[in-house]
Formats: sequence, C-alpha cells, structure tokens
Amino acid sequence: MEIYNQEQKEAIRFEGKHLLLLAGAGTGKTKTIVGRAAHLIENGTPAEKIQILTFTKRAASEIVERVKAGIPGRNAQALNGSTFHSWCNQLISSFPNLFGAANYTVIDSDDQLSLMKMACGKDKTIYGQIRIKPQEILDLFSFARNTRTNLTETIRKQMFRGKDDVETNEEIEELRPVLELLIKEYQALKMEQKYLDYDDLLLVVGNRLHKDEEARAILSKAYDYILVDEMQDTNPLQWYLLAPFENICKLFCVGDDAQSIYSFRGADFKNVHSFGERVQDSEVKKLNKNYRSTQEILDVSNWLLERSPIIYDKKLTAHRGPGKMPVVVNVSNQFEEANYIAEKILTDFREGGKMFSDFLVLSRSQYYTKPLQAVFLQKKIPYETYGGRKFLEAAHIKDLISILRVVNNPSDQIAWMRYLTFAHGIGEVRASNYLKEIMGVDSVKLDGDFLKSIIPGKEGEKIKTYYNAVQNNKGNVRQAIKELYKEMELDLAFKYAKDWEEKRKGDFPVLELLAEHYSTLGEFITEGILDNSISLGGSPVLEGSKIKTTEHKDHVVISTVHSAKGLEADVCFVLNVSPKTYPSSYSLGSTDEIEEERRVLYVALTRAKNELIITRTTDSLNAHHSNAMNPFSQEEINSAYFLEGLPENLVVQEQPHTTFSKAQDAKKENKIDLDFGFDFS
Ligand SMILES: Nc1ncnc2c1ncn2[C@@H]1O[C@H](COP(=O)(O)OP(=O)(O)OP(=O)(O)O)[C@@H](O)[C@H]1O
Repeated sequence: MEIYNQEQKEAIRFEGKHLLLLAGAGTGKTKTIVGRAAHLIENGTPAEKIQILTFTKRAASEIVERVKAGIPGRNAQALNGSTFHSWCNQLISSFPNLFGAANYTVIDSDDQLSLMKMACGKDKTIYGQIRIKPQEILDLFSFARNTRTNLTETIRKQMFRGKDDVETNEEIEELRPVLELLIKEYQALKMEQKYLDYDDLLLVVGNRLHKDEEARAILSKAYDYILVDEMQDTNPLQWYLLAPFENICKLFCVGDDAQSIYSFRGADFKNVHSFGERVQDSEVKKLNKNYRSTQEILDVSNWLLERSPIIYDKKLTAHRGPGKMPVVVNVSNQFEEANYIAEKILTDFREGGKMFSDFLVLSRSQYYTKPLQAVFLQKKIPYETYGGRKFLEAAHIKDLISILRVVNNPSDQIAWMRYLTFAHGIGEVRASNYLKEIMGVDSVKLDGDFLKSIIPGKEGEKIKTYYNAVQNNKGNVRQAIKELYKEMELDLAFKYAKDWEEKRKGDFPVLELLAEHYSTLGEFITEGILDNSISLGGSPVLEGSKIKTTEHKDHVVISTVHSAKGLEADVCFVLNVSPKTYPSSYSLGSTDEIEEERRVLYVALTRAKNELIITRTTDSLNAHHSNAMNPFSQEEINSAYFLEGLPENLVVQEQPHTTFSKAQDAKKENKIDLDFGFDFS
C-alpha cells in the first residue's frame, strides 16, 4: 500500500488537462506517476489507453510492475511502459498502414557507421574535400535532428564551439554543402535498404502526427493519457513528438531541472521551464519534501547546487531527519579504492545484516570500474552492471543475428556483408560481388539453394545451411536461433577461440531465452536491439558477457551515473570525485558543460538513502602539466573542482586502513620470547 502526502495526492487526482510536476530529487515524482496511473485505472480508464514513457526500459518496467502490484485482478495488465524509441517502434508496427514503415529494420550505431562509411566511400572526390570522420558526420546529423537545429548552426555549435566570426563562417560555408551531400547519400542508402535509425523512429511518428489529421484521429482513440518521467531530459525532437498529443490526450509529466544530464543528446533543461507557455491548458505543480535521504546527505547535495551560477531554487529538506555524516575517502589508487569498497560491503554484509542489493556504486564510466569488478570477482561479491556495451552489440551475437536479419529483410546489406564474410575465406571484395547478385534477384527466389548456386565450394554450402536454419523456423524465433547456433557453433568457437569458453559461449542459451519473448523475427531484431541498446540506456539484465553474475537475485549494482537515474540505495559509493574528473578537465572551457557535470554529480549524491561514501584519488591531486589537448593550469583545475571548499562540517574525511596495504609492524617493541621449544625430560 503506497502512502502519499497532500501535494502528491493533489497531483495524482489532478482534474485539469495537462500537468507538469516540477520537483527535486527524492520528492516522490516517480511514486506519484505510479499513483496517477493507478488512480486513472481505478476510476475507469482502460489500462491500454495509458502510456508511460521513461528513459530506460528498466524504469518503465518498474513503474508498470508497481502499478500492477497495487491493483488487484487483471485491470492493470494491459498497462504499457516504454522508452520513447520503443514506443514509436510499437506504434509503427501496430499501425503499419498509417506509418508505412512496418517492414523496416532498425539499425544500431555500429550499423549506422557502416552505412555512413558506404555513403562517404561512394564518391571519394566529395568526401575527400573534408577531414571529418564518418562517425562525426553521424553525430552532427543526429544532433541537428534531436535539437531541430539547421546544419549551419549545428556545425557551428559542435565543431566550432559556437564561434561566429568571418573566418569560422567561411569554414562552415565550405563544409556545409559537402556534409549535406553526404547526409543525403546516407539517407538514400537507408531508405533503399529499408533501414530506420533511432532518430528516424521518432521522426516517422512525429511527422505523420503533425501533418495528418487522420493520424491524430486514429491515435486519439488509442490513448487517453501519456505519463512522462524525467521530463527535464526530453530534447526538442521528443517535444516535437509529444506536441500533437496535447490535442490527442492528456499529458502528465514529471521532472527536475537540477537532474538534467542529457544535453549531449540535445536536451536542454531550460525547456522544462517553458512547459506552461508551450503546452496549452496546462498547470505546473511542485513537491517539496525529500523522502529518500537523511539531512546530512541532502546538505552536501544542496551545497553543491548552491555553488552553481544557475539558480535552481531547490533546497532539499529531509522528511526523515538527520542520519550519518557522508564520508570522503582519500585513496591513493584505484585498487585501494576497490578494496576499500569491497571490504566495507563484506563487513556490512557479514556483520551489519545488510544485503548486497543495499549497495550502489556509481561511476562516470563503466570503464573506470574494471578494477572494482576484478576485486568483486576475486572476493565473490555478486554484482550487476548498468550502462556500457550491451549484450546484442557483442560481435559474436551480431554474427548470428545477421542471418536472422537477412531472412527478415533481404535488402539489409549491412547484415549480408557480415553474414557473407563470416564464412572463412570470403573477403569483403568477394562478398560485395555476391551481394550484387543477391540484390539483383527477386526476393521470392532468394533461398538457401540460390545462395549455394552463386557461392561455390564449402563456403556456399555453409551459407546455405545457415540460411535454411532460420528460414525453416521463421515462425518460431527461439527455434530458429537454436537451429542456427547448432550449425554455427564450431565456426564461432574458431573465430573467437581466444575467449570463447570463458566469455562468449554462455551467451547463446541466454539469447535463446531472450527470443522466447518475441513472436516474429522482425520484432526480436528491432525490439531486442532497442531494449538492450547502450545509446538508449536499455535493459541492464543482458549486458556484456557477464550474464552469469546476474543470476544472483541479491547483488550490488555498479552503474554509470547516467544509467542510475531514478535508482536509490541504502549505501551509495560515488567513485573518483577527484579534480580533473568532476568536472572533467575537457569541459573546463565551457560553463554549460561544467554545469551539466555538476548536475551529474548531484544526481549521484542524491541516490543515497542512509550512507553516502565519496571516494577520490590522491594521485589526481598531483602535479598536472598542461598540454595542447588540455591547456588548463593546475590552479584552474583546482578552482573548478566541485569539492574545492567543501566545508569541513559537511563530511568526515577518511584514509582507508585497508587489508590491501602491506602488513605493518607492532607499535611497541617486545622483548624477545625464545625458549628451547621442547621439554628436556
Ligand atoms: N509520501 C511518501 N511517504 C513515504 N515515502 C515516500 C513518499 N514519497 C516518496 N517516498 C519515497 O521516497 C523515495 C524517492 O521517491 P521517488 O523515487 O518517487 O522520487 P523522485 O522524485 O522520482 O526521485 P529522483 O528524481 O531523485 O529519482 C522512494 O523511496 C519513495 O518510496
């Protein structure tokens, strides 16, 4: 049974049209979304007419499960929660005629890069005029679409740090037409092969709804309410998608401007402030009390935010009152840090009655946590990682999926290339020749025998067998994967001989299990990619190849701060809050970037309920030499450092007395104790 305070109840029972709940960390925004959905269902709104939108699949499922748990019977069963991308993808497949994109394949960032490389390679005289990598062109294109900014201004912002002088303008004017050609070529390749990239998903739906009265009429029968979590992180493209829904249904959005950490995806926290003006018939409400943390944790968080030149007007007070002082641990290196954390967890687990799931470890990047993961493995501390490279993006998984993809969409040239070059002996040049023949044949004639007829020898035989394994089991995705894996196993083991047994083999049974939830190949490929994608912060369960550690229900979570939004834990470790990291020395030239990083740290600090432990390495405090990449002096780095000037009364400082350091001698000298060591009798 959830308990709500008066302000939360007012939001939950809101009778007006659209509402924005703008409130600080831990004030119960997510809880209020749960309450709102339950209230609507209990008062007669069919659950399938409510859509919950969040930034991660994990957050979406959590909200949906909580609503379902509070409503007896089957009334809430049809409640749907998804990410923006996944929702658009569902709309595209539920209304195939309306959006006209049902048989398109969604491609991930690796595939986008392959396609952009093809676009750049098409006419070398064009690409040769600029010195920009294909990935950078993709980033520019995506930034422009997500922020809905024109190409000139995108180039200026992203490549010239916003400079607007004669020289810069001349350079932009040289780059712009070339980039336009390349982006158009990329777009044409995409359409030719029936691909949609992530941004396309939102645009396909958004464009249709903006331009087509009938589309709005159809969707107004499908939705009564849309509930959006983390509204501060919606970028202009997501606003564009949501705008038509103002007239289709009622919007209920929650957000916190101080937790906006997605400006690299085009979000601007200031947008949330204009909600009242942008959305007709809307109201903005606030929540004031923090229910998550004790006051000492909030004091440090408030202090951090008050030091910002941006006024957030958010002083959090703890409903729970006082508790333990936050601790700053000064470690000399990463292994000391890792051992300190592991020892603390093990002691609290063995002697303090805590579970592993009471601990959350937060880091800027997953990469930084590698030594910590090594120590956890060594000390047998179960853990799960959130953020970082995802399961379906691992090379061995992509090899197998490439065959599912070509059976699902025969125009999928990226997948064909991966499939054809997977068989030993076929290089890129030969594969492209086969590809030309494959593209030339009518798709009804395309089958295993055809492939064998154009590809001679053992390779042709193999390619045929793989193709048939999927084709013959098309109606049962799990079976298709099982049969295909049986055929591919030896080749996969050969290709990945170095770490096959330890790291890769175990992923395939999991892939089969995952496939069980999808009824068609297309759904599996698209949804599977979206659900597990790094750039969308998707499901944490099937990450990397460390699937086995997730079998423990009780585990520590190691997360990037970006993937930790909405999470909370009894004890929270925030790693490496050192100079040059918070803020990163690369953002020192830009106030906007520094302030975004301050919010990142703020999100991290406000995850803790009872204990907040901040680590920092003393080696980063050591002398720093400025260089061309990083021209800032030690003074500049120190004065920008977020913990510089942290009042002594807000935290306790600690040096780890670790079992990791060398054994130390006794403090007092003893008298020698030597007897004969035997009995003379
Ligand atoms: N009225 C209440 N009574 C008791 N506990 C509450 C109440 N409201 C919220 N909480 C608790 O406070 C914690 C934070 O709530 P929630 O996660 O909904 O906040 P939030 O505003 O979404 O936080 P953030 O933006 O920091 O992720 C949760 O543990 C929640 O159960």
